[in-house]
Amino acid sequence: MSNEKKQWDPSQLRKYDISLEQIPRYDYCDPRVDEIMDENVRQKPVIIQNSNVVASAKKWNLDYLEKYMGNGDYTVFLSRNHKFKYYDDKKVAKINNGDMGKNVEFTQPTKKVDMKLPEFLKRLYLQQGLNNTVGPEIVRDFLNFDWDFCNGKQTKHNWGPLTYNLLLIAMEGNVTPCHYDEQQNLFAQIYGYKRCILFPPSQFECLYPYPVYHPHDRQSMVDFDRPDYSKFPKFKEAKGYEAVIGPGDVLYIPIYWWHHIESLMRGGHTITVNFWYKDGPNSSISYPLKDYQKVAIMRNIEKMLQDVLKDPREVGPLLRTMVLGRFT
Ligand SMILES: O=C(O)C(=O)C[C@H](CCCc1ccccc1)C(=O)O
Ligand SMILES: [Zn+2]
Repeated sequence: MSNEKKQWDPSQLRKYDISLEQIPRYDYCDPRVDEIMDENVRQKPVIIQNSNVVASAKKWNLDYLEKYMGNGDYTVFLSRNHKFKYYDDKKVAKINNGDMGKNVEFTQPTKKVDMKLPEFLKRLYLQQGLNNTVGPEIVRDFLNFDWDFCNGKQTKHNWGPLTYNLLLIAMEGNVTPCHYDEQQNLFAQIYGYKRCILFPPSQFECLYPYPVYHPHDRQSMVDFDRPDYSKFPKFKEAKGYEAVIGPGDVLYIPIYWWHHIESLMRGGHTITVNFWYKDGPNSSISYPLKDYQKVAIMRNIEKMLQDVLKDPREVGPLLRTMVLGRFT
């Protein structure tokens, strides 16, 4: 790292009050990559270096994409600030047609619009599934990704099917706030630098996810820029992992791991393609259960209670009645 020209400067990272340690980096052919990814052993994040996963996209930059992305419409998110908090449209609809009672409302933090790429110059974040709306050159580059490598990981770690490749084009400084996904993720950085902060599923109680019925399901309620320690006292105990990834790096984000992603300030646009895989069939339940399986169990309990109680304000009190003083 010493002789390489530093591609970024710590002043480009946002300042958070969180204890963080570095995510390890290994060459793609280093056996430690699979040891770390192995779900029976550790299933921890790791940065896979010098693979050819997206080598065919090395030439991608905004001009190239603008030239070859065709003039299709792309899904772009607009935000009033640097944060792009994801929300589930279907859950917004349920609230708006009163499924959660009439006292629950939701204001969308970002606006989702379809627009042509050339309009994409303001405070925007393009997040588009790679499909046939893109031009033939982009399709060719996509087909030339190193699929053997990805399929190899899918097989070796018995993941389920590939569900999605999201093309992410972010403006400098954009932040995707901390959330988890229910998919395995090979996060391939193509252009520019992104800082990633990850937490294991065991830190559920430090990160205070929204209720499952909420449009921000799976997102942390803690605002990392201004944490409210009176509402979220355990956030002080959160211990994370971080890394800055650049072109050619592939970050493995294990299923259910929390992640906060930011495009470096004053670093220009960033381009990423992710590879989301469903989790594999649980060959057999083995004890003790993994932390992420406990998160899945909590999600199912919340869903059942929500379905049967209807009013989300009754879920908390019923759980408190059931637990407080009884399961000490
Ligand atoms: O690849 C991942 O999982 C990320 O979180 C990458 C993230 C954008 C993802 C937006 C999003 C979040 C939740 C649901 C659907 C879409 C970024 O790179 O800014
Ligand atoms: Zn995610």
